[in-house]
Amino acid sequence: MAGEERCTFDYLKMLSTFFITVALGLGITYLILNYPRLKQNYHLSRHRSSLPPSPPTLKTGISKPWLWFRELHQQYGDVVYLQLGPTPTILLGSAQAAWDLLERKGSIYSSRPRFIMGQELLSNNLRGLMAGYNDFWRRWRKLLHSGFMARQSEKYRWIQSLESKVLMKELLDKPEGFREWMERYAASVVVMVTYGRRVTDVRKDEVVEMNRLAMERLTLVNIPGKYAVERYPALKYVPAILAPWKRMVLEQREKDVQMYTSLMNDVKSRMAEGRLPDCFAKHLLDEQKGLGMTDLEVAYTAGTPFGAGVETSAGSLASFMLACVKFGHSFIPKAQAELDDVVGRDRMPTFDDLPNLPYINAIVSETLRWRPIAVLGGTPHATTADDWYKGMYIPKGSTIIAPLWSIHLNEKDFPDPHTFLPERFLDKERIAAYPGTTGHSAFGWGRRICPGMHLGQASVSINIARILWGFDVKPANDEKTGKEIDVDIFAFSDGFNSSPLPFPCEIRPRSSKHVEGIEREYREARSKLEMYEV
Ligand code: HEM
Repeated sequence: MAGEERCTFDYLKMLSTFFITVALGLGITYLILNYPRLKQNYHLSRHRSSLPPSPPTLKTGISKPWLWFRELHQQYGDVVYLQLGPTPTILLGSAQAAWDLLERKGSIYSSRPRFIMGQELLSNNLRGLMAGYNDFWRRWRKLLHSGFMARQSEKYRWIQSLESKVLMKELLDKPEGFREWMERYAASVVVMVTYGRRVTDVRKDEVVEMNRLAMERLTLVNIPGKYAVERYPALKYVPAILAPWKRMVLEQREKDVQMYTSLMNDVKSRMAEGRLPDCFAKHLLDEQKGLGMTDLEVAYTAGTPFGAGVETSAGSLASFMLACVKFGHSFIPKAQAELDDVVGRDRMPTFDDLPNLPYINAIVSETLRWRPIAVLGGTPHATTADDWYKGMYIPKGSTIIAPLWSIHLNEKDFPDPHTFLPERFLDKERIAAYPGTTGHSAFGWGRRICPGMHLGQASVSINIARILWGFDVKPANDEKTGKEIDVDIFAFSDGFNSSPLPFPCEIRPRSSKHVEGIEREYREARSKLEMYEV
């Protein structure tokens, strides 16, 4: 009997030890998983009442968050607080607030939120665009700066000019394909500038396809809220063998590594054969030693312009076409009068003409303002220290989003914001009152400002000037009714960048003289470009 009691006692003891161990294990796991959130909550609790205004309910998983953000700004003001997941998020809805914080206080507003899936696991921290404010980012940024800032990007104008002549011919021959031609133009400029080879067919080009797949891999894993590891960063250390999501992302990483390395190997062999023109990849190889960068860091850096520069440039040109269809009657005649006066009808405008074309430049600025492609203001910033703004507390570690949809459609700065009105950019007083020098914020702010802004601006400007010089762009006519087809100026894509959905449009050469000019300049351009068709 005594033996039986002893057995039961031992059994109960074992059971309770088991339950205590399990409870302790669960408690510790809970603490490890929730440590960042608990720490953040503790940190916030001291100043909770001073946080910026916040809506009572949150919308998650919506496809175009910028529409909701603008409503929030209209209701709560320029600075709005959202508790999205574990991280405090601050929305900045006016040019002044974005300038005051992202530009003036750049030393503490220039980091990035953690992207555990996209940056840490998929990219092994090699994508500068998602890198925090650290030494790797500084080296990467230095390379982009020296590769693309003002003077250096002027060296690429010959490429932009020749490719733009090809675009003009494509618009002449098959105007209904205008969207594809604009994508081809933007891709070819970026691939030429980066790897020294051109793109003749954007649907079939190998480099374009490889980069497109890399972008797809990134978008696939960079979905806010999809992976638990973003909420519980400690899960990052779970061995891949136990975590299918981690195995998947590491397999994808291998594909990226192979792709970026093979593109760089191709550059190196063309360099050895003396067939490589001056390009960003060459510049990277020249600077690599001095900056102490590895081969893989250089290969990933070379991939940057494609990811950041193609969709933004092509999308801006598509927005311009949409503006022409909807509002062209109010600005195209003035633009063409200026072009006829300054350039004449015998030749296309060149980069040298641009400083003498104030109305065209105003159209370019209004295009970038009216429908900003980087609709959320690019990749979010993050703060690296606590801050106060107009009596509001901005916690360290906040994600900062400055949605251009709110900023560029803010009625205080841009009355009647959905109307395309180039005249806004001829109003010197308005431009002087707007923070910065350009009168808009399309390229962002401070230390993270778009390093490709000169290249991007030049692409948009030269093509707008030439399209308006050579073509009349109008609403298309309905074949059955003969009536003009109206376009929806709000029909834009979802996603990180937002560009116009397909729309009909009529593109007709202005005269036979213009046709002759387009044909002639195209022939000259083709003969100069042929050697870059690898
Ligand atoms: C019309 C064309 C373009 C527009 C509208 C545009 C817009 C922007 C915006 C709004 C940002 C975010 C800035 C911020 O965080 O404050 C950005 C960042 C960036 N852009 Fe552009 N961009 C364009 C073309 C280009 C081109 C051609 C390149 C290629 C060199 C490029 C490379 C980048 C990079 C690398 C960043 C991230 C910078 C960083 O994280 O430090 N962009 N761009």
